[in-house]
Amino acid sequence: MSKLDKYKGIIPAFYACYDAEGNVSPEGVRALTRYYIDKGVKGVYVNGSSGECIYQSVEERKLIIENVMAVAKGKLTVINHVACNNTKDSVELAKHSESVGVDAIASIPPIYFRLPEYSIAAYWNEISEAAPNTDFIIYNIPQLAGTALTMSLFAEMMKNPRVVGVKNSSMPTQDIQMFKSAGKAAKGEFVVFNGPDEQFVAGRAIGADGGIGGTYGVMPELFLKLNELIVAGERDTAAALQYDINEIIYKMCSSHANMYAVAKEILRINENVDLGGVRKPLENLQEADKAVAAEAAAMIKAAKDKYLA
Ligand SMILES: CC(=O)N[C@H](C=O)[C@@H](O)[C@H](O)[C@H](O)CO
Ligand SMILES: CC(=O)C(=O)O
Repeated sequence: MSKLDKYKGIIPAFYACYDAEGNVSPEGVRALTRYYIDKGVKGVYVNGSSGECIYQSVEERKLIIENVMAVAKGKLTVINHVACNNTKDSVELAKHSESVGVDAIASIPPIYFRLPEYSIAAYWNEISEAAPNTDFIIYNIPQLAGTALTMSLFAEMMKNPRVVGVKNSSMPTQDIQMFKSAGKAAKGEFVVFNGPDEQFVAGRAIGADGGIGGTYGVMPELFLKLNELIVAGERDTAAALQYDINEIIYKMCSSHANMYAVAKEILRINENVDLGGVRKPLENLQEADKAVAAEAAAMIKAAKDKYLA
């Protein structure tokens, strides 16, 4: 067994959990962690986009990962996204992550100012040095971060012994191949996570070891099944399931409300898990959006009946 096997599989991106007042809810965090353990996923990716990290304080993010770890330790692989857009706060979260025993930390590049690559590398390396015994995963999501992981920046990051993988959310699946090849050449073994949930089968086909995704949380069984079909070489069924999953995602994205608000409503309907709403400026559900969420929830149930029988 390789030391990177713990990253290979289905890793839902953890949703932000709020109470009725919109404060971070430790009870919600623990309930969501238990939900994922029960579903049998490989791990969780905490405090990322789906965790609404850019709208949260350093203290809130510490509270979240502490409560995840209290339940998940020894049961799930835990990756904590620690980027705060300034080195100081990110370093603080990296240190804290190591102190609570996460498997890996992850980071997007700094956003807003277009920084030179040497500044981005220095940012990531300083964060990583603050968690010297913890794996580091680069998060490439150029369409939101505004900066892409180029092959030259990637090559620079290969010098850091703690960098074990890339979560690739760019749209070209070819990027997965390039990071996989260059990562293997540099390190022997290297993990690449598929980002866009809508092209999970394509990402896996070209070399992703698994995926981290924002919609896995509302349908973990379907993504676990999808991964199984790929491993079993059942290409046609895998493609059919991917198409059905994508219809669910398009439905989730069709409401006036933010997709994560819809995701949380689906969890309330299908799983009796209550994580509150989303934090402003993200849009919460209006009455009409509840119908959209209910339709998506029903589509998930139907797909489970179809594929998991
Ligand atoms: C842009 C973005 O947020 N991408 C996420 C991470 O890669 C995905 O998991 C999406 O949430 C998902 O594919 C739905 O579009
Ligand atoms: C969606 C995702 O992967 C994230 O939370 O960053």
